[in-house]
Amino acid sequence: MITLEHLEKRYGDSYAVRDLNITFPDGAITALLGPSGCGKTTTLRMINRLIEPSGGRIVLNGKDTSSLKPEELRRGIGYVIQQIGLFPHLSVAQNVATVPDLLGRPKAQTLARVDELLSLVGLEPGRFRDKRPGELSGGQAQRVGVARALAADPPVLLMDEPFGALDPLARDEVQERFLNIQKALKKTVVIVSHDIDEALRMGDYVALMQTGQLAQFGTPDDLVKRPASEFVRKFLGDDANLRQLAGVPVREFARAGDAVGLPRIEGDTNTRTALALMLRAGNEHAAIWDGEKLLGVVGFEDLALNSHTREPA
Ligand SMILES: Nc1ncnc2c1ncn2[C@@H]1O[C@H](COP(=O)(O)OP(=O)(O)OP(=O)(O)O)[C@@H](O)[C@H]1O
Repeated sequence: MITLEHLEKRYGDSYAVRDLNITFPDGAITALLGPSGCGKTTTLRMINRLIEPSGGRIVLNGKDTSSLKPEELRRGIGYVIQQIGLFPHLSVAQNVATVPDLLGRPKAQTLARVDELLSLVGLEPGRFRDKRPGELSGGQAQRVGVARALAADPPVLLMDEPFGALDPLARDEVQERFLNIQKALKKTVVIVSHDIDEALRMGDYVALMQTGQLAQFGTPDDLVKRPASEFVRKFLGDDANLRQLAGVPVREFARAGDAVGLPRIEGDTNTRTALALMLRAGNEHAAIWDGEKLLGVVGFEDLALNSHTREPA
């Protein structure tokens, strides 16, 4: 668990972060969301002490982080940034192995771990292990960045707009893959984003910041359905409900019903897209299928009225 207590960062007379109190729960993804300049990156970088706070403290698993050596602290914290900074002259495998090598882990163990991680992020080891970063697409490079951050198996992962540079298709894919990885690994993840869709989709929790302070902390459902202030409501926008649907596969809304004659939608389709397909088909109901298996039906009324709560991790 990471707890920020009255955290503060001043630059001259102005505050980048001011009296910030947030608890990031263990084993869950918390999205740190907010408009440009509200202090997200500063906050993230205070957690791994790339920036030293001017006031308040950060407690990680019961320890005040200022009492730890920065190198010692960072050993337990993976860090993924947008410009992933892969070493261009090293192979993909050598890039992923950077931290385990620095920690003096046995070579054979590290090689096996590298292959395991490349598979995990969806890069076939035999094909990608020996490539140079310059030979990778943006999405592939970003996945190597995630593999590298996971290489030393840190319990905490800090991610600063990790998928920001990717085109929407590649971003969707990498996000999905990361969510799948997280289901198995259950890291404590803090992901900085200014992208509302990304935060609602990726976050078990969302911490929305406003000028260096916390505007609201809660599940995506809390923020969308129970905004704590006008700022939160405005920031998420009038289409917040729709945005949230984009993060949920339509199978989760399937219920028993008569599917005869209804347009067919695959269960993995995100619910916002499913809604668009129903509109296009001119039908307020659809049949939800998993390949050849009928999962049930869904109607406009299920999407508009039922509050959908994604179980926090
Ligand atoms: N080294 C610095 N010196 C002076 N002011 C700074 C410094 N770093 C950040 N700031 C200011 O602190 C505030 C918060 O910056 P920060 O980078 O944390 O915001 P952010 O929410 O991550 O923004 P963005 O989404 O645009 O990256 C901004 O007003 C910024 O100008």
